[in-house]
Amino acid sequence: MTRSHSFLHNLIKPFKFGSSREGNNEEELERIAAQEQKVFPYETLLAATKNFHSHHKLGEGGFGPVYKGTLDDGREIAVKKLSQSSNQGNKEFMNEAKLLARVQHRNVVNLLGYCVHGTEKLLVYEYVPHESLDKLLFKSHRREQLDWKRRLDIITGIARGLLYLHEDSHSCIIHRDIKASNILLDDKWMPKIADFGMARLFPEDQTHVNTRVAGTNGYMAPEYVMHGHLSVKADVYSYGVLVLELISGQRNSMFSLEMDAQNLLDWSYKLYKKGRSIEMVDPSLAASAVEDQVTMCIQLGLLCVQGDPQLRPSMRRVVVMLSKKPGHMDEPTRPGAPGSRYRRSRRPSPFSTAAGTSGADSDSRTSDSSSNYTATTTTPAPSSAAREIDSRGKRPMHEA
Ligand SMILES: Nc1ncnc2c1ncn2[C@@H]1O[C@H](COP(=O)(O)OP(=O)(O)OP(=O)(O)O)[C@@H](O)[C@H]1O
Repeated sequence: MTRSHSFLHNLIKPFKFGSSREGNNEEELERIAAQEQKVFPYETLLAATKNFHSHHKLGEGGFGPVYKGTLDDGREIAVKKLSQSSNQGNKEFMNEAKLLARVQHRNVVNLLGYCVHGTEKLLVYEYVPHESLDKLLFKSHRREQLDWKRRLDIITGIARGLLYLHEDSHSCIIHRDIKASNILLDDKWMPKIADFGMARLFPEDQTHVNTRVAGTNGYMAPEYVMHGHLSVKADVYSYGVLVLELISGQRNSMFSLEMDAQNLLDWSYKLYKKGRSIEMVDPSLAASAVEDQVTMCIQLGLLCVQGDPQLRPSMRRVVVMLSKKPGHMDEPTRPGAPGSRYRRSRRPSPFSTAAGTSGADSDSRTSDSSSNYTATTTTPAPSSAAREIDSRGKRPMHEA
């Protein structure tokens, strides 16, 4: 018996119910012990961040400040101190954090664990050494570091991470805030989706789950902004915006109006319809861009931002499209933008095939299955949440 095994054995002894159940108990304790490793003592985090010293502060997001730390064993961590606004009790928070700590994917920032200290709640993430995507993509002097190959790898990596969150993790996780600043790049430029599961840690009143809006201006799907209708297709929309930003090097939310279009999506769509998509490509990609890959990605981005959520592909379908050589793809319909009118197309979803790679079926997983999106949408008065946007461009998570 190894030392750790005998230690475990001693722990088990007092709980023995009988020799036949010993195996099960041992397994159970091992499971509990493994889970408990997800709990970080507050003192460990204080030591790792030098008492949350300002020199260790990486930044501050909508959920609170983030600090860099180093554990005794040399591992680097990022500690997010959650602001007090969560109405979740400690026990519920710990349960959710434990669940989220089981989410493991190479394109998702790993949550290593959590800590509850009095009224403070903290999340401990793996530290991702490069910066967030927005700091490279939207800075003219740094954008060149992102050549086409890197951008395509980022487009593909985010798609895989989202597919995992939507379909392959223990439960469907809708991110709700996919945007360039929530994509971290590691030292090999691999993209990692940050801030997943915040909706679970900041739960909403279950009876109103369908009427609350959170997210960032410029990335939010119209049906979510206008009606608070949330499904995986809201993430697909945000992903599409991000793809078009990666190709053009322009922020959707700060789009130059000189372009004879209302926003980046509108501009991309107009150029696409004229067969001049290539004109939207970031000039700094001139030397590295592979034309048929770029045009395929523009079409893919436009498919993802379509006004009708049912027409948007699922992330599984996106991953399949990215893994194939550019070939036939469906024609995107007009992009949706908050406040825009759209009519649900009468034609069947282009991705609902007999093979089951669906657009309108399995991938329409929604946080509220009772409320299916209904036929025609005209422009309603924007909800109060839609009108209320804070200085960070974020919408509050309260009732619309
Ligand atoms: N795991 C991590 N590794 C390295 N840096 C991180 C990590 N998590 C967050 N950061 C950095 O900490 C800062 C704050 O991040 P945070 O996710 O809280 O907010 P944000 O994305 O800037 O804003 P928002 O809350 O609106 O999404 C950012 O600069 C981000 O790059």
